[in-house]
Amino acid sequence: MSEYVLRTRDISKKYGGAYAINNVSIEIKRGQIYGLIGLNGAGKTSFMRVVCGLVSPSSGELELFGQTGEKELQRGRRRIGQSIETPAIYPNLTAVQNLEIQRIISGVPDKNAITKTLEIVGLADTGNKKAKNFSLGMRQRLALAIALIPNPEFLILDEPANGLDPRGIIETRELLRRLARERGLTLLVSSHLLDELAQVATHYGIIDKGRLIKQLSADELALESRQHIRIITKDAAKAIALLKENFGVTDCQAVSANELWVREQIERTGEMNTLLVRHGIVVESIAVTEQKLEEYFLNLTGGMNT
Ligand SMILES: Nc1ncnc2c1ncn2[C@@H]1O[C@H](COP(=O)(O)OP(=O)(O)OP(=O)(O)O)[C@@H](O)[C@H]1O
Repeated sequence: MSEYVLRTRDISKKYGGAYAINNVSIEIKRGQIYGLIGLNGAGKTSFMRVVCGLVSPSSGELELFGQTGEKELQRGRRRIGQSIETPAIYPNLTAVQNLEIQRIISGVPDKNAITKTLEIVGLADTGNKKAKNFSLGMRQRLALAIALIPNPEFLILDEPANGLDPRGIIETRELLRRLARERGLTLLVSSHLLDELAQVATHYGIIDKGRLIKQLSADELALESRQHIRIITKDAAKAIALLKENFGVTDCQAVSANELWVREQIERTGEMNTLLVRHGIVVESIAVTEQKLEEYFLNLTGGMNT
């Protein structure tokens, strides 16, 4: 059994002349919760649609559960649950009735699957309430329950927290964690907010204008966004040279012409200030700060969310 649930190599999808995704290579191992992060229009949905076989890629290779080839991919896709396409929720039916339809469509013999699934998504007590009277959060959870009925091994969720209030977002996070823990599911979850997936994702892929610009684990992300000294000065390049020479720092980087970050020796801020000033460098500000995840993401993608 392959340890990889999904592997893509240089997958591209073009619409007309424009790339929706451009040479994306992603690897997701069994049991991971993989957060695919990108601004609106970055290509997240297009990537997920290709993986689920809802559209064909323009080029590149796809492997599911260690298998390639059309027939094998089709078989692999039966092991995937997804919420990319708006699922058919029948508004005049209850949660149980909606799931019963899905159970029959998916050919699941076990009738208990319905109660078990409603329990896991927290909709077990909705009784005779019809889906049309559900809140947005409840509808999202019903959509998730529909995706879970065939008992998939790999769950692909497109912006599952979209439109939810903060409580709904936290509940979704807990639910995803539970699915990974209790059902051993592998998850691919997209969001345009890194903060939203923080604490739940074990791995991240950051996508920008169709390209995967960074892939890293939660531990690596924590390391990259850890505490650092942020120095604002008109001469970042000269300041870096001085700090390297006098303090022996190596993890020191100009994030713009006027700003640099030092990720070591954060207790020596005062000494660094003295050194720079002594060499005629105007230090407008020097402080220890922690980079917010959202800020880290925007720095990478170089843009504000729209
Ligand atoms: N069917 C299509 N025809 C033409 N262009 C498309 C189609 N689907 C997506 N695109 C384009 O591909 C690019 C990526 O879109 P995609 O929906 O994959 O991004 P996204 O990251 O999921 O964003 P959002 O969160 O806004 O859905 C966009 O420029 C979009 O306009």
